[in-house]
Amino acid sequence: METLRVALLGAGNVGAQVARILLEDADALAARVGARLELTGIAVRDVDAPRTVDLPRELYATDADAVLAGADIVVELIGGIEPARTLILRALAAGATVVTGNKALLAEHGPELYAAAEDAGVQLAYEAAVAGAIPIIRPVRDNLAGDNITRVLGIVNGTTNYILDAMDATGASFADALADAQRLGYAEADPTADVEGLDAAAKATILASLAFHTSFDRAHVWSEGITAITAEDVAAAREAGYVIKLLAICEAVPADPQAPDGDRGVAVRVHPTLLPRDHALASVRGAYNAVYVEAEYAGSLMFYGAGAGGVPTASAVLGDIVSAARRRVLGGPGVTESVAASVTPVGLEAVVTSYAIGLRVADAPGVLAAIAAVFGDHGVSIETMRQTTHADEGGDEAGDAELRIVTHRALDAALRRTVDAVGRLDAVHEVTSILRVEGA
Ligand SMILES: NC(=O)c1ccc[n+]([C@@H]2O[C@H](COP(=O)([O-])OP(=O)(O)OC[C@H]3O[C@@H](n4cnc5c(N)ncnc54)[C@H](O)[C@@H]3O)[C@@H](O)[C@H]2O)c1
Ligand SMILES: N[C@@H](CCO)C(=O)O
Ligand code: NA
Repeated sequence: METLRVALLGAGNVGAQVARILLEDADALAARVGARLELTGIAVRDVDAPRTVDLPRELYATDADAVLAGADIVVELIGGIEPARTLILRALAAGATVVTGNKALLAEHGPELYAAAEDAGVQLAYEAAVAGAIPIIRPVRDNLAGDNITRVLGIVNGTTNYILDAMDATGASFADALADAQRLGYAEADPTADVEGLDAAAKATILASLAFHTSFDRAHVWSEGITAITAEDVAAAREAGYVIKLLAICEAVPADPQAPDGDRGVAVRVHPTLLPRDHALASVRGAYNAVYVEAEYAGSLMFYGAGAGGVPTASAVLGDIVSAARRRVLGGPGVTESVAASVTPVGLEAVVTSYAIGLRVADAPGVLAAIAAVFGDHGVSIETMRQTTHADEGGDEAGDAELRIVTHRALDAALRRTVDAVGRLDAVHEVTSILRVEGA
């Protein structure tokens, strides 16, 4: 039987599990591939560092270039931009198939890497980069290649879903739920990329590119994290029949909002979103991920499962390794990225959505009428308005009322102008929250 040489870069959470499974399941994998997968080396920063997975010490080496030399398949699991980018380019140029889970790198340098793979006539596979173990890259790129995707809605970050779910289930504050997520090992010591929406934005960039056959750039993606979400926002959403989720949304919209029947563009955004509690994505609890895809012929599809974790993510990496290995056995470079459509990236202002707005206002005659008039002047229609008064409590100014307004759908730009104008009214003391609503 032929042998294919597999080089691994990085032995962290995911890399160590990939190595373990390559060794433990070697016979079964060989039977599936039609060739043996020989793990030839693992590039690490420190050969003697303490490790949670016991692997043969002679596999470790600190010279990544030496590890990838002569490999048929190079698996990059060190993360970050450099040296990952340079090592992948080197591996591709040398004719190796590359498997990676590095969404940050693909969101920033995807086109350069895809072009390098195409030039070398080899495959670059990255199922683990979006929603961990959940098969989503290949379904969108291959299974749905004959359909027309119109919208993708995803919960693609486990840490933030865990935090928002805990806030919804227990009434916890953001800070307490984050501390809990860190204690349980979901959130990193530095949780910035997760809670600021940057990790989800990188995944949204990748999903939009595949779904719309266009080369999207991270700079095209509007992103907003969950750090400003309060226990009051969550409670008000719950009372109104919604749950707050951090969603990555990629959708076809008119390229010019003034010409609704003209050319189509695509808007890509990540922000906390109010979802009706009976929406399929509302039931995604804890650190789980799910991606909801709407396509012209397939209808609505949902992909659900573990979006993070060393062992589940290793499943996606191994799937890519086996598929790439089979292709090397059978010959041919495999699938390349399709950018045939080249639709126009459109900014958030052109998206049609609705807002849930929290206001702290003076509880006095004529205030509601004045606020409603501002909405009317901007052509934005109010769907519901709830008022709570809690004079003299919780440090609020005596006589203040809390208003929660949900609008009908309108252009994001018009909604933003409306909120700005409402915020300038004397009777409005504070805009306490602005959240978008989808899926109603
Ligand atoms: N952990 C997950 O749940 C998950 C899920 C999906 C995708 N990913 C992606 O997979 C990749 C790896 O994630 P992880 O969680 O295993 O990270 P990790 O931090 O646990 O592991 C990375 C390892 O690479 C090592 N490393 C860094 N630079 C190196 C270098 N120059 N040479 C050799 N080793 C080096 C680090 O010491 C560390 O052990 C990242 O791109 C991540 O975004 C992770
Ligand atoms: N930090 C990511 C890991 C998977 O990319 C998450 O919380 O989902
Ligand atoms: Na995946």
